[in-house]
Amino acid sequence: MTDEPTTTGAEPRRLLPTATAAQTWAALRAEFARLPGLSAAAVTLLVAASATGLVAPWVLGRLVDDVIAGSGTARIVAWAGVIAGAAVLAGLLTAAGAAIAARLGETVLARLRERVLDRALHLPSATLERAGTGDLIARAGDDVAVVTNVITTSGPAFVGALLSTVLTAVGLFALDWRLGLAGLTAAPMYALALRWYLKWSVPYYARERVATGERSQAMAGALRGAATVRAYRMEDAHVARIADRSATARDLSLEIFGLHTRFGLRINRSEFVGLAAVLLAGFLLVRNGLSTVGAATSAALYFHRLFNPIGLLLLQSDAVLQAGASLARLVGVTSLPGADGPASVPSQPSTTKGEAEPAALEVVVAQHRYDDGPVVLRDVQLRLAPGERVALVGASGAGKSTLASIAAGIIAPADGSVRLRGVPLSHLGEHRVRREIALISQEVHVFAGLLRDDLRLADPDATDAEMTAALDLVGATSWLRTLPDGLDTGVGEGGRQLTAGQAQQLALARLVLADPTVAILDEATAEAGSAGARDLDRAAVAATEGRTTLVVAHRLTQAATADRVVVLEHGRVTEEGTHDELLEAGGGYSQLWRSWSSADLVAPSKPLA
Ligand SMILES: Nc1ncnc2c1ncn2[C@@H]1O[C@H](COP(=O)(O)OP(=O)(O)OP(=O)(O)O)[C@@H](O)[C@H]1O
Repeated sequence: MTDEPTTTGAEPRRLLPTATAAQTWAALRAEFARLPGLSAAAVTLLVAASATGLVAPWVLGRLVDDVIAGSGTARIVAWAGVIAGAAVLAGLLTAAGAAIAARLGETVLARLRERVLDRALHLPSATLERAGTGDLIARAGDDVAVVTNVITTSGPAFVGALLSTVLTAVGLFALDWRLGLAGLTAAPMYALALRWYLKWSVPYYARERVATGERSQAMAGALRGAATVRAYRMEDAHVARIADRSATARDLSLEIFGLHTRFGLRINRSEFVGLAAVLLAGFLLVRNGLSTVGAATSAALYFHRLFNPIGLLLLQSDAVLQAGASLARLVGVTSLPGADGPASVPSQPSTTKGEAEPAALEVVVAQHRYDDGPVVLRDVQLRLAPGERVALVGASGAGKSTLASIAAGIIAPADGSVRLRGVPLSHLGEHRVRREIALISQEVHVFAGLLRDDLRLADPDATDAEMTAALDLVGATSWLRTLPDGLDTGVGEGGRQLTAGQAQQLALARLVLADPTVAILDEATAEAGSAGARDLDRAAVAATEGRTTLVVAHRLTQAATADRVVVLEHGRVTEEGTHDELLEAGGGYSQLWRSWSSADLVAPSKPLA
């Protein structure tokens, strides 16, 4: 092996935890303990199958001794009958054991998968926001696939091989400890062979995965853009690129094949040394009258019997190690705390000393930055009175969305706090916060399924009348009427595609059904046409009527209709007051308004910078 394996580079920072080996084992044990009958049956059958496999070599040894002692044919036939019976029994037990072990593995895996998904979907939004969804999707997808593959394909065989190896080694020592020790001389060679294999196989497999991924990507890219490829006569270049990627993947597969061959050679060498040692020890023991030819024969057969299980264990070791690593990442997710915080939720709003009425929502951010990035918010204090409508205005990148996410409890400020009627959000627990504060962010998602189900995400008990009323309130009745099956129409992927404006209305209708006390709107409806934008503004006002509302103003008309306007510049509050007060003050906001409203005569829904 001359070429050095490429390292895969620094791993991206993982914010979701990975369980330790001890935690992973504990989680696995707990899962198996929940299925005591199935676990006991699998272990019993697999142990019995391996033990029955020991009968034939032992009987063959006895048979050799009997032949030497000149026993009659009847005895030999009887031994042959025992061997045949043991072989049939071992076959039956192995088949039954493997079937039950597979069922056990599948059940444990299914439960683990459910727990990972359950935990992932209930993760506190702050954790999810910090970790990003990529890692979670990789765990719920790739890691589950790796573990599934091992559990369903090589898992039962691996466990069977492990048991066979242990029991055969015990049998070898039970036969004669000196013969057992002779067999052990192969152990260091096996260990060295394994170390050599793992050193090369892990980086090789990683490179192979990258290479096959690139090959698929090159092919998919060329096929997806087939029309463009043809239009620009780039067929040859694309075929050449695919051929190049294929050649890389093929060469790596061949090198891995060569790696296996060389590993096989090393295993064969270990087997040779071990078997030779057992035979030599047997010869010496028999010559000195310390053992019988039969016992030495059985020992040699036992050792020979180890070839297959040890080979299997060694060849599968990398897959099992990878599955172990994936399992640790899955168990890491399941050990995360749930979405609910401390149970003690103060029933009465607490008032800060000296204040007549507690703010419905109070956001104090001394400073906020994303990880090690620059400071994006500094010295921001935002108090929203009950039912008040506040608009956040500022240029792109000023920190409006960040402040909105902090106010909604989606991300925690690096240094600061958010209080709902005087109670810190951290004391309320995720469920309560989600019930009280709703955020409509810039990415409005229409879930694939019936319109009814999409609405019921906000309130599972909503009646048809309530859903229709909510859609009516946000001005969606006109398109609701055009749907062939009304609330039972399929929407989203695979169903009726909603326009950006309709998706926004759906999100607002969900907000009405969820009925939170605080609404935070960061919807960018600028892509809607001017009439559509005005409709959405009206819909947003109707949906948030009576609620304490923070609106990230993507158009200044949203600010003009708010009770108060807060202007953010480079993460700081530079102006604050009613629309009229700020116009009178003649600051940045009034300039912005003047230039915007004069341009607005031409394009009334022009988005803010
Ligand atoms: N998840 C994130 N990770 C790192 N930096 C971020 C993240 N989200 C926003 N930022 C940065 O924080 C700063 C403020 O962004 P933010 O989205 O809050 O501004 P904004 O005023 O809402 O802008 P826009 O109107 O364009 O959405 C920007 O410099 C942005 O690059």
